[in-house]
Amino acid sequence: MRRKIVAGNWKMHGSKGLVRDLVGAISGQVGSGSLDVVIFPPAPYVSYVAKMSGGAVRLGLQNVSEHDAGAYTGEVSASMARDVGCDFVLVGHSERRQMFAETDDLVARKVEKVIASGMTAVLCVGEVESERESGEAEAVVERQVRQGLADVPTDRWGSVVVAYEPVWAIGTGKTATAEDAQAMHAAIRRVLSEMGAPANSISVLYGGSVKADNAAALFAGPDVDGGLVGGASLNAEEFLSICRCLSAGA
Ligand SMILES: O=C(CO)COP(=O)(O)O
Repeated sequence: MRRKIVAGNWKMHGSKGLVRDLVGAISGQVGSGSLDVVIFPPAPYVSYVAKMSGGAVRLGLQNVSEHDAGAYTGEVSASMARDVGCDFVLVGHSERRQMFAETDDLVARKVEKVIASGMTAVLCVGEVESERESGEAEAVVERQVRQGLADVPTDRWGSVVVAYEPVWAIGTGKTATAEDAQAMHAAIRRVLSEMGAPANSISVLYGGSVKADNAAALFAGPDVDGGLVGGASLNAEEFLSICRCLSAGA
């Protein structure tokens, strides 16, 4: 059975006040059953989210360094993330690929560090609009999956989650159709299987303008195991509604 996951990527938003209000509001409502709820707050708030949630949600970082330790001012290592209670790390989010010039090669090195530190790497993949329009979407995503996960040890596939986030759908209010999302998720699973991974046990999440009113349709695909939610994860009611769409369909 694949884990069902709803993850909230807060990006560079939040405050202690938001943690108190939002995590306080959702913690009593989640944390049981087969659904994993994961919060990716900005790094300084991880411990506070842990404290306020009382263990009801799982924690992740939005990024880590490809280095173990040393003179890398401003960076945070995978072992530090683990040390403060993270179980997950986003790797290769399109905002990091686009604004911080992260290549597939760098992404692969980060995936390796995350897994070696005992956490799950959530590899983010997705095409830009021109790539979808020119019919290259699947080839782009296939390359990102193959290169990003190239160095996963054969016995560590259980520490991998893939998030398909079409770049043109992020923060735009546009989403892939449920059919297109399902088709891409099935393609990702085929690639994972060709790579020798136990593809049927790897969760593949959809991200890109997931909201309470479209989540049920997007999550209906048999290869869609949950969502990676940006903007809507900053509102407790909206985020809880999205979580309910998945637990209702589980
Ligand atoms: O980038 C995302 C999650 O990682 C998606 O963001 P939005 O849900 O705001 O479109």
